[in-house]
Amino acid sequence: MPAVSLENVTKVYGEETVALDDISVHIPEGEFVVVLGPSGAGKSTLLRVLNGLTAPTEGEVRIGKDPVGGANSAVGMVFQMHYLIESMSAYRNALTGALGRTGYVRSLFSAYATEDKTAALEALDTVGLLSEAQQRAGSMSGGQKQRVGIARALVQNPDLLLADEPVASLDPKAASDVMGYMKSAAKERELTTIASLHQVNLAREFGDRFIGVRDGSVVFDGDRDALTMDAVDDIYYGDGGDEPPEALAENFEDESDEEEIPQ
Ligand SMILES: Nc1ncnc2c1ncn2[C@@H]1O[C@H](COP(=O)(O)OP(=O)(O)OP(=O)(O)O)[C@@H](O)[C@H]1O
Repeated sequence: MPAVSLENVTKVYGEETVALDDISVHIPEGEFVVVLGPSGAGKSTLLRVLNGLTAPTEGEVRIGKDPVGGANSAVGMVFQMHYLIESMSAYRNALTGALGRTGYVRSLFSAYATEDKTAALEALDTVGLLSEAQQRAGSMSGGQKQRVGIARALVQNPDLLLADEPVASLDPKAASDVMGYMKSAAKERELTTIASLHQVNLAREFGDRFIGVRDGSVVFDGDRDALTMDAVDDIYYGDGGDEPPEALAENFEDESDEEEIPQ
């Protein structure tokens, strides 16, 4: 049984914005999948139907054998914006991942179970921040904050980890570090992971499998070897779409050269 399956999933916003158009995808347990595609392709919507925040207009989404319906604690989320509580330590932020088990009131009294505290420290260790556990989140770098966000999602003990452009606001070095930690966390825990990314180089480095989405449809589904430059161009620009700048550059003539420049 696949860890994640989407069967003929369509999502239409309002009257006519087809964000997902009859998508069927099956993802086995433990796979690290990267979703690629141009802006507006439907990547976020795909992640949102998986975490239950958006209901598909048609089709079925399952995590394991359970249909997704409503927000789902079996799904851990890492966002572009980390949404940490800046005044709290990395440890306390990671612990909030256990809120679903502890309940809000008990959390106010810091009445977390020892296993949740252990899970928070283990998750911080997984993302290389155990020695910074006591540091206030607000004083951490963007990359460290994102790693705390990953730790918080791990503490949830999810069946599926979703990351919506998790490194979009980081510099290349921090982005690569964060992706590295996310990948090793996923492998260590055999956690099925789906991340949307805009950086093709990072996607190639860390993904096991790549799903290319354009205009709400899956236009590519393959491994690293299949993700050639031509395949990337097709995902972003389409067969019949505008030519990418690199392709245009080969034969590009600037016709304005021939015009007389007014004195
Ligand atoms: N809540 C919404 N209401 C109406 N239309 C929406 C909503 N969310 C997304 N859309 C539309 O659905 C389509 C897919 O959007 P989505 O955000 O899933 O794309 P994306 O690939 O994640 O884009 P980006 O890379 O820019 O984040 C777009 O046309 C978008 O305008």
